[in-house]
Amino acid sequence: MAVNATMASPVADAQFPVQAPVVTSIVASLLQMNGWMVALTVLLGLALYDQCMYIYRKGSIVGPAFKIPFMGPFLESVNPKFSAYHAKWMSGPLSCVSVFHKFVVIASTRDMARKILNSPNYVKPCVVDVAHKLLRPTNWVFLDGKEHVDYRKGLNILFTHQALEAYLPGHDIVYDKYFQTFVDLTKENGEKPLAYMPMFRELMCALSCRTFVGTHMDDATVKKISDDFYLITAALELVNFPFIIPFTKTWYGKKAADMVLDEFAKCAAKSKERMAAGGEVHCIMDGWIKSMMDSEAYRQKIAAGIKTEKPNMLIRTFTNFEISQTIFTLLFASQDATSSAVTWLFQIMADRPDLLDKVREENLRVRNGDRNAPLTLDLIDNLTYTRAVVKETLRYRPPVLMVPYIVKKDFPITPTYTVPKGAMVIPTTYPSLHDPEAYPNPDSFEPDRWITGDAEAQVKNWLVFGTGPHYCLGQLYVHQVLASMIGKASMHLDWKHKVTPLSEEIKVFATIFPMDDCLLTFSKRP
Ligand code: HEM
Repeated sequence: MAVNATMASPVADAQFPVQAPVVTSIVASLLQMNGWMVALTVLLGLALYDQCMYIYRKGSIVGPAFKIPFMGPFLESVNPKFSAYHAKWMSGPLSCVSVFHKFVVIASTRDMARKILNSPNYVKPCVVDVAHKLLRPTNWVFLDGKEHVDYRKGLNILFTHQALEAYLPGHDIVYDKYFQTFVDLTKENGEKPLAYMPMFRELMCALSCRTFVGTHMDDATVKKISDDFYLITAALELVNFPFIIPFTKTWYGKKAADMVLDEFAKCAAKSKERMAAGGEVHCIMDGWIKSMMDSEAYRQKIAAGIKTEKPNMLIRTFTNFEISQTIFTLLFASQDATSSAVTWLFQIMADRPDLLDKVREENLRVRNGDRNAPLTLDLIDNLTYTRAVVKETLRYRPPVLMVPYIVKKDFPITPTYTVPKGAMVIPTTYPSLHDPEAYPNPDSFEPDRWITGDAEAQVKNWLVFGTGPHYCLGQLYVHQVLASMIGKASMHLDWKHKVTPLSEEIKVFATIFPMDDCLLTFSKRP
């Protein structure tokens, strides 16, 4: 009655029977409202619904008591701060936020992270929201279950230890070119330090393009992709505005992605021609297309009743655009993460000349005193100390802090909490890689922990490359590239780091970089 008394109008009372007084009064009030009042009421209703849903989904886990209506902490996610992430991880094993339409659960302990990554029945990768738009929804990385496993088998053979050897001569050429550029840049800048993070990004893009598409792409296109890739990275916020608005970061990112897809499709056409003519495999695209052609030849022979040896892997034939999409995922997955790792690696080596001396000594020894010896698989395999430096860099500054997944069906992650279907769930890597029980003095850079310590035995904590069915396809390649690059640099270059108060601070730009973008000078070693 009290509600009636305040809400109902005399007109309404006259028009509706007394048996439904509440409904009567609401409808009556709406009838009396003008357009603005109706809009405001609907908005308030939606805000209330949004707030109630947040509180309901949050349940027993840590998170703000209320969310900022609708957008939640969207502005924070546009400019993410490592310290804010860190505080969130420390707030509890499971914590949450809600941004726009998305409810996000962050899992910060090793065991929670592993549980998510190993629960393909409940979750599948979603990369970040905008990835569907950039990579296209039909992209293989969004496949799930058996379909994903089958697709991935066809790619695994391109990343075996042996397969990777074919790409090494191309790497030598890229290193030579960029090391010379680094020295020239320092000279042109009057021997004053320059921010090398952008240069390392360009180097890694060039290296990836050579590995993935070899000489099917010219240098100018590689440079264009490397420049424009920045726009793709800038679009990769954890949660985006639900649609692409012209002239925003996501819009520029999508345009850049379309350009890259177009270029890779042209490479696929060239690679198909070369492989059909019996050419040698020089890059991952060649290897994959050869595998398609071998599979097709086998099928045709079998259909014709001719006995023949079955290839290692039988795959279907993909269109140029499908090939382009897949090669783009490789670049997408590698570009930011490898650029991050290389930036920290060069910075740390400059800051720790004692460790760089050991890397130099080992590289010269393994090359039998000839610093110009070409890169081989054997040579890289024998770089025990250099490889420990690489592992420690990846542990100390893991490029990928978080791996977003989407919940396919209600996921009872603990006995007391179920992550609701449709939520984003994010396992983190940093806390387990800085867990003092697994890695004593976790904030100290100690490569020896991989040689004389027991870091190698802490397999459960080693989440740098994820785990489970979607673990990183490129991890072997990453170790090979980082060890060979720093080893070769140690043979031919001297470099100095201008340490600033921001050098050890972490900037989050899809992956992580030193906040001052790594100020270096390079010179040739005599
Ligand atoms: C330092 C460099 C890198 C780091 C730290 C890194 C890390 C990761 C992580 C954390 C994941 C998610 C794994 C999971 O969901 O369990 C991943 C997936 C992936 N990575 Fe990497 N990655 C690096 C470089 C590369 C490179 C160079 C390539 C390709 C050549 C690559 C290709 C992929 C692919 C294709 C996936 C998705 C695999 C799938 O869904 O089956 N990554 N990576």
